[in-house]
Amino acid sequence: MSDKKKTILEVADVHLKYSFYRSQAMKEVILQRKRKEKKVFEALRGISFSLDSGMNLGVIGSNGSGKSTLLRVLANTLFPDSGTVINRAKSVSLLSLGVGFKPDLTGHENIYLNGLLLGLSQKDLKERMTEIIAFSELGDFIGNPVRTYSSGMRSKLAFSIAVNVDPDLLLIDELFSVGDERFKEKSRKKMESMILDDRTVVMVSHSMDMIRHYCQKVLWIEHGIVQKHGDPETVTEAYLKYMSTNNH
Ligand SMILES: Nc1ncnc2c1ncn2[C@@H]1O[C@H](COP(=O)(O)OP(=O)(O)OP(=O)(O)O)[C@@H](O)[C@H]1O
Repeated sequence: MSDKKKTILEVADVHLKYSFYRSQAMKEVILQRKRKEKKVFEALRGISFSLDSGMNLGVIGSNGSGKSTLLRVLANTLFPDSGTVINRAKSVSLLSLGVGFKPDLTGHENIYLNGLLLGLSQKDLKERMTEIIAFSELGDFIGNPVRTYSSGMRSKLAFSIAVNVDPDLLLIDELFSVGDERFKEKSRKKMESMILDDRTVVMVSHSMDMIRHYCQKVLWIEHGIVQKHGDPETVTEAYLKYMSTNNH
């Protein structure tokens, strides 16, 4: 029980800026002129919160408010410019479309690579490989390069890896079901059982029903700034009220 009360995530004053050129063409023009005109966009502007082990945190906010960026920071695939993230989870997995596959490697090789990146030992990977392949339903395609997969096949593979590594911190970026109807139902059930067990979950969603149903805490961010953090009813109500007005 005492383990359940442990604070698994401590995020303090996190700032993150993206810097980019307006377009490839613009980049070339700028380089030709030898002028550096990079654009900078501050996506996270002082995010702070903490989360106890075993809790489900919902992250809400309008399009472009910084939710996916925050998840990627928690997953350690993006690094803040300032602030600190203390993550005490032993294994973290980010469930999101477009997670990194190496297109020239086979499905099998990509499972191996992603498994290692997600912190699985070679022994764990060996044990889970059969399960991951079976769950993905890719059959013999698992031996083909990922670049030859359809987008549905890629999603199935990504989903199967993310759920079968059994992470103690699961990050979900608005992805509750993938693939065809049958796989959708299977992945929805698997997802639900993972959310409802005692693992820690951070989920981004635009569905307030989903957030209220699964989360004990909600973080609302807008323009990269925390607007409210607290119980689902209060925070979702404030967010819906904000969204129903036009002054933002
Ligand atoms: N690679 C990038 N380069 C430059 N700007 C980026 C990049 N990725 C995201 N942004 C900007 O950062 C802001 C936050 O993006 P993010 O994807 O985190 O938003 P979000 O809240 O997840 O949005 P949505 O609900 O639409 O998925 C947006 O304004 C977006 O344009």
